Amino acid sequence: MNTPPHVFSVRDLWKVFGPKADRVPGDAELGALDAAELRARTGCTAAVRDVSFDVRKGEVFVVMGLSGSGKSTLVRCLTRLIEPTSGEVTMDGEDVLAMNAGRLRELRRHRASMVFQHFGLLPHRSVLDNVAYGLEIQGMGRAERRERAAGVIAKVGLDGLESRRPGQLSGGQQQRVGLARALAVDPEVLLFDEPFSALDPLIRRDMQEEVVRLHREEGRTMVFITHDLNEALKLGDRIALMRDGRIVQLGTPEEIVGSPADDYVRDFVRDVPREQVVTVRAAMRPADSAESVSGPALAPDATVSEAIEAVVRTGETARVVEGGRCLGVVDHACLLGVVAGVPAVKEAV
Ligand SMILES: Nc1ncnc2c1ncn2[C@@H]1O[C@H](COP(=O)(O)OP(=O)(O)OP(=O)(O)O)[C@@H](O)[C@H]1O
Repeated sequence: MNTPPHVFSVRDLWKVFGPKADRVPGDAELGALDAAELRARTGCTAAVRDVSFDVRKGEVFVVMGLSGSGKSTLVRCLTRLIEPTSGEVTMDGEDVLAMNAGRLRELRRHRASMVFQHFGLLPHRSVLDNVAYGLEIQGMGRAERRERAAGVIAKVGLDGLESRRPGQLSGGQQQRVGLARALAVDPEVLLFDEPFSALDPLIRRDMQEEVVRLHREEGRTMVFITHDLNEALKLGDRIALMRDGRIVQLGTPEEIVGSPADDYVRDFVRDVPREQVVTVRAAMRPADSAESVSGPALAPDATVSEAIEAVVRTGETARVVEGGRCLGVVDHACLLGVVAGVPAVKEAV
């Protein structure tokens, strides 16, 4: 499979806050200190430390970590809402750090829109005018921008509320307006900074489903910050897990949960039901000749949880089938192995 092209590429990125911040990235000794030692020695905070990654076209790239781990700083460096201390950031191959003010403005207005936790809505404007605001800044005429805004409002399920003010909306509705406003400019990338963390759990789930639906329909690249592991697992094609400014693991939800890179990540994901994340491709063992022709068929990206249901329902070993070919099988032992966190036995029996 070809890897899609990269929208953002980030290399050796540092953001250090504090006096004489730019001496920290080049200094191996200072760079190796932990956060408290660095602060004690230099008065500086290294919010992002030597981070490299790519965001692929069309993916939902989640940046996850506890409060203070550097998520917001990292994502703001992508469009230079925060100026990096050192490193490289490119968007579609173009050097973001070399952009002049005009080009940067264009990047933020047209190419990468941000959805914020506190919505950032204009209180005295109607929903329609809030959504049209980004288009107004771009210089689009009134009739055209209102028409475009109305279309996006319908897309996020706010029909009928066009003339309300933000104060007359619930938190979830306000966040839909924030989302619609970001979408209205038809950006290549949507950047979400913990957009749902102020919402109550049920509305939050609705909004997560909204994001999944929009992504499925439009395939737009999304970078999504969250400190919530379940949200990350639900939304992310890939997750970058941050700790103290570094990315400690970058991988699919399945890789993060199924093969944690270190004890920190293992501890982080300890309570995740593995069967809901690990796929049968990872859990299967080779089939013997009889097994490869009978039993329920599952796609390789079916979850172990789905496989358990199929095996229990039919009482048979399930086949993992792709393009008409049997790749392997999952039986009780493989499936229980995932649930118990014990490596599956791969040999055919
Ligand atoms: N302007 C600033 N000046 C000094 N330190 C800062 C500044 N902004 C952020 N920091 C520090 O950088 C570190 C990373 O902050 P950041 O806001 O990126 O973390 P975060 O993971 O997004 O946290 P949260 O989930 O709480 O928003 C923290 O230690 C924070 O205190």
